[in-house]
Amino acid sequence: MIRFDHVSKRFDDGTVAVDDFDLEVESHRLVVLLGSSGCGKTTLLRMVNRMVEPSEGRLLIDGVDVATVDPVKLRRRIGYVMQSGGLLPHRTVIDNIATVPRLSGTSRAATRTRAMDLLERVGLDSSLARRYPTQLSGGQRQRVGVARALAANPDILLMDEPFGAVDPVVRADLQQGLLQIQADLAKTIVFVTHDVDEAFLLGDDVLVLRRGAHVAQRGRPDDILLHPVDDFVSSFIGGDRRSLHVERHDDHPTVVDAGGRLVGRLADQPTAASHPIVRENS
Ligand SMILES: Nc1ncnc2c1ncn2[C@@H]1O[C@H](COP(=O)(O)OP(=O)(O)OP(=O)(O)O)[C@@H](O)[C@H]1O
Repeated sequence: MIRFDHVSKRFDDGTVAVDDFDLEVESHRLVVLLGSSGCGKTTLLRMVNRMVEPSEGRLLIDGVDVATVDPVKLRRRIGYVMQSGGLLPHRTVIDNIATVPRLSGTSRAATRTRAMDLLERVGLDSSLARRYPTQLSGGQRQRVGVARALAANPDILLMDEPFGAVDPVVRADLQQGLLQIQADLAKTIVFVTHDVDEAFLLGDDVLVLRRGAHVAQRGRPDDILLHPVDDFVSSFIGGDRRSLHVERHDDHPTVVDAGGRLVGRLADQPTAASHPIVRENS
């Protein structure tokens, strides 16, 4: 479990990126932080692996304050996927995936086998293993980024707009890939995006954030879509414009917009069932 215990972050220049943010992310859940640029999403994510230290409050993983854990060791057991992929350009795909397990002392042979398995899991052909990042498409690079984040078999995955830089078709494919990975591996995932459709597709627990990482609304996609708490949320999710409503498709309740486009499937995502989610107003 990840616990943000009333964390705030004021940078040296006085910018308050995060103001008293409080959240528990239960293990094996996928939580989405949704908000527009500059609202503090990345800062929140980076506090989990100590790339940013909170000015106030604490961050706990399974009850342990991360401030007491060596940052290098901490980062080796938390997967992190960035929008840019963050791959090392001078290393092959296979070596990029293998970097963290090798640093952690896993044998070369075992690391290689695992890296090849991960390539397959993220939907890449093994023939790409010897390529360099510049020899891949943007979508392939992001898949390698996901494989690399999974390589040390972390319990936690932090994903910062990981699919933001690819075209919509590739993006949809990557999103489905992540849902499959989550169905198979059940990691604890904190996923950051400013894309409403992406948030509602992936998250069974979505936080809509205002500037300062204030929680405007937290809930399941259907709850937020159909019952936005205020004008800010309504306008941010574009609910008015899109005339969202629920229809049944393939026997699942599904959110559909005015043009008949499927926005997201509701409620029966596996990890949501046993955890009712409360709505919070800021
Ligand atoms: N190192 C820093 N020094 C000063 N201000 C910073 C620093 N890093 C971030 N900020 C500021 O903190 C606020 C939140 O930034 P953050 O990157 O967390 O937002 P975000 O929601 O992730 O935005 P984006 O989607 O554009 O990445 C912004 O006003 C940003 O300019």
